Amino acid sequence: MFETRPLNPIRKAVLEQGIGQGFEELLQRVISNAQGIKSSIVTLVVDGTHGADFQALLMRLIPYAEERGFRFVAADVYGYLKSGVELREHFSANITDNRAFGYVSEEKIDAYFRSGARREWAEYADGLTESAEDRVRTLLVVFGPGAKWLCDGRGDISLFLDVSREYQEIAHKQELLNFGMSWNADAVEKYKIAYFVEWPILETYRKERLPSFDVYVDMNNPVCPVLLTARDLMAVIEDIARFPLRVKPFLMPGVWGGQYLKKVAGLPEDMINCAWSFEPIAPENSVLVAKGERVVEVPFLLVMAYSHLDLIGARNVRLFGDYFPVRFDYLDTMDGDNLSCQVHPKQAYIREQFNEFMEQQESYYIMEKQGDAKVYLGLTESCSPESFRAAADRSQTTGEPMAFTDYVQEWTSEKGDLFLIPTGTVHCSGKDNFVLEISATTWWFTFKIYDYVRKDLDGKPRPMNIQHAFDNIDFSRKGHGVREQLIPRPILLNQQGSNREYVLGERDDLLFYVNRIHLTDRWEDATDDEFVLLNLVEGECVRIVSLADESVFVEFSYAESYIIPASFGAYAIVNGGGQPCKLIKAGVSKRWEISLVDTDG
Ligand SMILES: O=P(O)(O)OC[C@H]1O[C@](O)(CO)[C@@H](O)[C@@H]1O
Repeated sequence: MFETRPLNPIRKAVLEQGIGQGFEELLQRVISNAQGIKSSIVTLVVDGTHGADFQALLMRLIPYAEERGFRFVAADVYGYLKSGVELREHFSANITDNRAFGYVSEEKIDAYFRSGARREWAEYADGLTESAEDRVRTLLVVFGPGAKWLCDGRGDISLFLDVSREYQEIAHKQELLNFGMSWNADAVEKYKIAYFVEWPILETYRKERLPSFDVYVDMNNPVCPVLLTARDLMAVIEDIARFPLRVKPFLMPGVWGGQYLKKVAGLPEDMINCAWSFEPIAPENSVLVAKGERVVEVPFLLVMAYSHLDLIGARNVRLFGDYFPVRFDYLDTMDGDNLSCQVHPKQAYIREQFNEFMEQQESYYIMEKQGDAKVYLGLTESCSPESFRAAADRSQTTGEPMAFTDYVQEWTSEKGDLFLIPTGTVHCSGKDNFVLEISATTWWFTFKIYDYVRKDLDGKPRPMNIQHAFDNIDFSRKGHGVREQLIPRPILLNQQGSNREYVLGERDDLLFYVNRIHLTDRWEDATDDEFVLLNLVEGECVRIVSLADESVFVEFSYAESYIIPASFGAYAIVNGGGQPCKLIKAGVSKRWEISLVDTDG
């Protein structure tokens, strides 16, 4: 069965304090720590990710602390931030006027705060100390994102309240504004500000500071927090990064979304459709880690931050640092609609224009299709830059449909086909495909050329970016060459008995390779210090077993994906179903030698 909440067990790590659960346990830990501190004022720092429910904790902490003899004083970081207007002004070069794209900020958390914020805070805290009454002990709580920075090392006890990006994005679609902002135009703008400003700054802050906190609190269920010490969290991360790992799929509806994945994953009938599942898009997913009944949700970014060497191996760390470079995601258009006709940017362009790390290379593997499904890839022989541009502009200004297949080639898709999409290649999946996208991890930079003059699910047109698109289209990807270069035929690579491994796609301009294993019984393989992504694209279930220790294994079903860490070593894939099955295997191509770390592209 396709698990929407797959659990990754802690296998070897011995936790000093274990995983706690519920407010009672959290409050108990905090207050008994506070009672052990021998000063008239105990400072509790409650830092965390924007969107975490700080109030849910405070409203329980206040009576709990007061009943135990503390006078409670709270101060929030919001009183020390720049105003919403000042923040918009400060980050204007990152936010830009473009509806979808900004420029990734490299600033630090202090950019959000007024100059002098730390001094003001210190004066306030000193004032409290001077006026503290001898007999009544005070619990001074400073809360909100950046609280630890604001206190500048003056806290006695520190908590970090975390939520996943998925949690934040759901909240963004409702009431939650961007951190520090006083208003937002709409969900597209919130995503843009999160992507280009909030996440780079706050997630870097989290990565740099997290090990120094006392307690990590998973607030993804705001009525039942899960807690562990930062030291135990580090031990958990170190553990799970050494064994096969499945992220929690991030499922999302979209204007072209289909109905197939809903059935496979057992999603609610009344979900309008499911367009995407991130499997992983590393920065977007989290990992569920289990110890007995207790489950903690950890952002995949944190696993990469502290255990990238185990996870992706030395060569990939040299090339990509702690950035997980390859993504799997589903695009489901079965009984849905075409994706926008689009193109993705090249490395120099994405760095220069958007300060983004990695160019957006893609590929589509057709896992299922129905009827006369199509993939659109490359340009027609007769397509010229001028005629294509004029047609796109005309449709955009008049709101009239455009005959886009006059310019873009149409291919009938078949189950098992792979379409390679280097940057600059015009493309999109048509309706009635279930696509496993195997791509570079960048995912936001889709320059739409034509979107069928339709409206998004919120009733607004989606952002079009015709100029960016035409700055990136490679007009040599046209005519007959497209089949030869971008729709390769499988090549046999290895054979073990009746089992085979084929290369489906590999090119010098793609950082990933895509292979397919045809499995009748058992296939032995080794990571050679390179991570591997696996997805069971046909068949019932498989088991991945460590050859060093056969008691270490995972089992997974049709359409599920697993990451095999570079440090996992030799392993076997064993067919657990009655019929032969097929797996997509992907990773970083041995041909890719361009380091994206500390270069200008
Ligand atoms: O812009 P559209 O039509 O939603 O297209 C889907 C896009 O979603 C992604 O798969 C991931 O966001 C892109 O790679 C893809 O191009």
